Amino acid sequence: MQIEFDKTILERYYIKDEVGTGSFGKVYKLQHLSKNKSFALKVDIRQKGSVLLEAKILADLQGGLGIPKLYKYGSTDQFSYMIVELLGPTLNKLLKQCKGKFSLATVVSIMLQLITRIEYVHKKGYLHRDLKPHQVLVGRNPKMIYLTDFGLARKFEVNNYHISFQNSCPRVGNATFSSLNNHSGVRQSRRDDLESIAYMALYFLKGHLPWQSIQKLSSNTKWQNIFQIKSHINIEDLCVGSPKEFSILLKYCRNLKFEEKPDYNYIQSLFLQIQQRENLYESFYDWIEDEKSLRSPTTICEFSQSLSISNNIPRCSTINVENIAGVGIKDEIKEVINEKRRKKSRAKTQAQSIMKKNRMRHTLNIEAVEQGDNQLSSKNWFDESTYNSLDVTPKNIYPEIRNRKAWFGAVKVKKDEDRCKVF
Ligand SMILES: Nc1ncnc2c1ncn2[C@@H]1O[C@H](COP(=O)(O)OP(=O)(O)OP(=O)(O)O)[C@@H](O)[C@H]1O
Repeated sequence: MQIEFDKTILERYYIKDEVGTGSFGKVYKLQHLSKNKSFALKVDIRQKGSVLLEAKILADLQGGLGIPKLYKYGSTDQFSYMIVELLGPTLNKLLKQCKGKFSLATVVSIMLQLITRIEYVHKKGYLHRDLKPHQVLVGRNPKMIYLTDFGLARKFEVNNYHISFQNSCPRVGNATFSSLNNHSGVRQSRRDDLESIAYMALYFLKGHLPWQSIQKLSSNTKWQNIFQIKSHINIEDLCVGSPKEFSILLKYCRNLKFEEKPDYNYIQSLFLQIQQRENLYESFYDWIEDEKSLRSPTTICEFSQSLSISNNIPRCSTINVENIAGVGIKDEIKEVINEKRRKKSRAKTQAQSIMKKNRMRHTLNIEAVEQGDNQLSSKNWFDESTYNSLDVTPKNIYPEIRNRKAWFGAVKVKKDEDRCKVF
């Protein structure tokens, strides 16, 4: 594909690199001539390509968190284009970088953001209709998840009226992450975006979906074969090896009615439950954390200093961890780091998820906070007198919260008559 770029677009910019390829064009990195600023230029080889419609939808969605900024769009004699915020790699690329799977902590962190993104898009009256890992990119901040490619997005609500139910519709989007309804020709609604997200969660965790081995067939056969497997596989079998919330989510999405508004808070709470139960980091991304723990301190000495375990490891300044073959020290150190992190974050995660929960109008249930503490099992409220009467105080359970003041500070406890509320 040869594109002659018009001066009206490139007046003040020059094209640096190609950053992606789509069905009808390419995405380039665009550099401003004088300012030190980069953008992404998405070009559609058709003069009135879908990129124009996409730009209009993106214009409607501007201002949302994790929605790329739109700078300019238009068409020339040859092609149509839009200039948007330059983002980082897609989750698909990051998945490959992370050896084909994400940790549970990462999947949960991604999902919590992704659900917020799709809730925003739905609030604006749009369905995405083509969700897949290629459409989810990280930003310059690699912890920020962006939703992109609104080329197939459509309104589901016009003048406050929901679009009508229809079947025998053409299939839209991609087969792998498509909902069962889309496979069988039922018009898409909000539930279908969420079903795609549920498949994405499973894909990120397992690295593979059972119907992904049949990619090489022609488009029509591929859709049909994927549908065969997707519709026949038992949800429990599909989700085997993942926390029960994954199957709960998929069942929930498949049971939503055509016009029904999904309960986004409920879906978020499923992932928060996993985070809390498994003591996961609240915001953990394999592509950042793994990289850091393996890359930054390169010598044993640096590792030992950073971990205060210098007594166990001979002092030296030149041995590269990579070079100590067969000792397994890198793994050992990595495990120590992870253990240290796990301990450190446990109290914080607990406190933060309580605050989050409360934002969702839940109250603090002491059993949730002090799991395993028999003395508290009969109490529903955590108050100051409870704290004082404890032999086993939160500080014993969570040594990181060193004293009573810090505990109350961490969970922001406030008196409410004879009880305390956490908020
Ligand atoms: N804003 C951006 N910044 C950086 N890279 C981007 C950006 N937008 C898209 N890309 C890259 O370009 C690729 C193609 O973009 P996009 O998915 O929007 O095109 P498309 O033509 O709609 O693709 P398809 O039809 O295959 O879904 C993406 O997978 C991504 O790698």
